[in-house]
Amino acid sequence: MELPFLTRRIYGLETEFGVTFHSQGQRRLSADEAARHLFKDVVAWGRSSNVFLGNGSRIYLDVGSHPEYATAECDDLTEIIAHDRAGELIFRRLADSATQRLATEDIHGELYLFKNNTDSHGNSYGCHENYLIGRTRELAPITSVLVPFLVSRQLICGAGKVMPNGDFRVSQRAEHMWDGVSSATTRMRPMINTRDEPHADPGRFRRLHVIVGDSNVSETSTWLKVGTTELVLRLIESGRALRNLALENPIKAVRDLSRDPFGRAEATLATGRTITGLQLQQAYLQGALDLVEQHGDPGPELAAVLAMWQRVLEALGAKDTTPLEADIDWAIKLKLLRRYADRAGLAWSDPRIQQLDLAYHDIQPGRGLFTLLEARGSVSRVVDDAAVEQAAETPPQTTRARLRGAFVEAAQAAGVDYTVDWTTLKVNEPPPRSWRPPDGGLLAGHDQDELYAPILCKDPFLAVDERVDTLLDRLSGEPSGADRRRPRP
Ligand SMILES: Nc1ncnc2c1ncn2[C@@H]1O[C@H](COP(=O)(O)OP(=O)(O)OP(=O)(O)O)[C@@H](O)[C@H]1O
Ligand SMILES: [Mg+2]
Repeated sequence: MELPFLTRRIYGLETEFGVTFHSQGQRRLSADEAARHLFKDVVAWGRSSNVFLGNGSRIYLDVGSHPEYATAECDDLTEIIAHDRAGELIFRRLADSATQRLATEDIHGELYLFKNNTDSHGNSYGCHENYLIGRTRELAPITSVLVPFLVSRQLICGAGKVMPNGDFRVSQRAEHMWDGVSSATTRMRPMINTRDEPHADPGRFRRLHVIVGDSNVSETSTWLKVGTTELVLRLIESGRALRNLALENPIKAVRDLSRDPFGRAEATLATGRTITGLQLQQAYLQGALDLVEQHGDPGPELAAVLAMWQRVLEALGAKDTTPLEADIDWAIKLKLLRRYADRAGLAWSDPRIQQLDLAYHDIQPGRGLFTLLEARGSVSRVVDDAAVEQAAETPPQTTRARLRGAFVEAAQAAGVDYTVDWTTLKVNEPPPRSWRPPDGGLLAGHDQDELYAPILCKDPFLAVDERVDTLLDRLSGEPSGADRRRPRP
């Protein structure tokens, strides 16, 4: 029986980082300057501060903004975690290199990278999630079911935040959301951005762009964030009749629900009735459980997501954070800060608590508080260091990213000028002389332009493509014998 939902989906995570350069507690460079130093190796390698790497990802710095890492297209939950963390590893290496280079210029200090969502000036930056969905589906029915889920999802994967007055919030992003669903990212800050940019065949696919989520440092929190959203997307795609949970005011609701970690805060439904954050989550969990009961085993990974989702909601219902303290960012952080505040006798409004809150998100091993917990084995993991290191070098092997990664490596090795984006691979130069016959003439029968025609990869699931193989052969300077004798039509 054909299942009504996608059983294989493309995921991509984009993470913006906060950056500072400090020396003995003093800011030595502006954030802008620090970011530019961070990107010097990138610019030297790719001649731009917006490049695609050999692991299929995109790393970039827009003027005046936060450095961003966008993972390659993954089609597996564990893999997206490895690639998300590979972004941290790549930025850490860049930070080490920048710090050393600056020291040779007599600028001594440490470059800090924070995987969080707010800075001390009240700015917010994002973690954007991308999910591939079919084009045949209308967007409005999808977003109307998704929004109440996303509004309450913070309870199971928020990054947590201590406000200057000492109040605790479950989510960092909640108070920076200004719209439910819209096509304008920056101005309106919607929870779901509907800009139609599928980075794929627009006749077949859409890319759902979710921008309400916090950046997570806990692998398990990211896993739960993407995994539960996958389950809800399947629920929507299955066409099951769902209870109407549309909210009267999603923006008010996302802020209100952020105030109580146990999900007791209430939101008003469009019908006028009220519902708690926990009840909202329970309704979606129940929908996912029913879906699995009807359609059978969703595979070991989604079954594990479902089990953890259930376990987390049970803990919230019991008002007990203990079972969450190795898995869920806000609960891990809360425990850490509580212990520190109690030991040092600090009020929650003490600026030192804010500093510790920030230090939780510092991605430098041995310095960032989360990294210390991780090194001690006090928090759960989804992947190991070896998988993260591999993801920093190697693209996912089952998506289009494999082609992009191989192309970038080959074009770099060949030293040719090239252009690449999510869908296109293109060499911008005429073929080097080495590819011409010894007499210096043109390859018999070859159209020179065709040798380097842009290759459009419109299907993100396609990891093997003969056109790319041919291009890679040419770039390696070793055209096959068949190629020399028998030019392509
Ligand atoms: N067809 C697709 N479906 C789902 N995700 C995709 C698809 N194609 C690419 N992605 C993912 O979408 C993300 C795109 O990142 P990028 O930062 O370029 O996003 P953008 O929203 O287009 O641009 P910007 O951040 O500049 O506004 C990547 O993580 C990538 O893996
Ligand atoms: Mg982006």
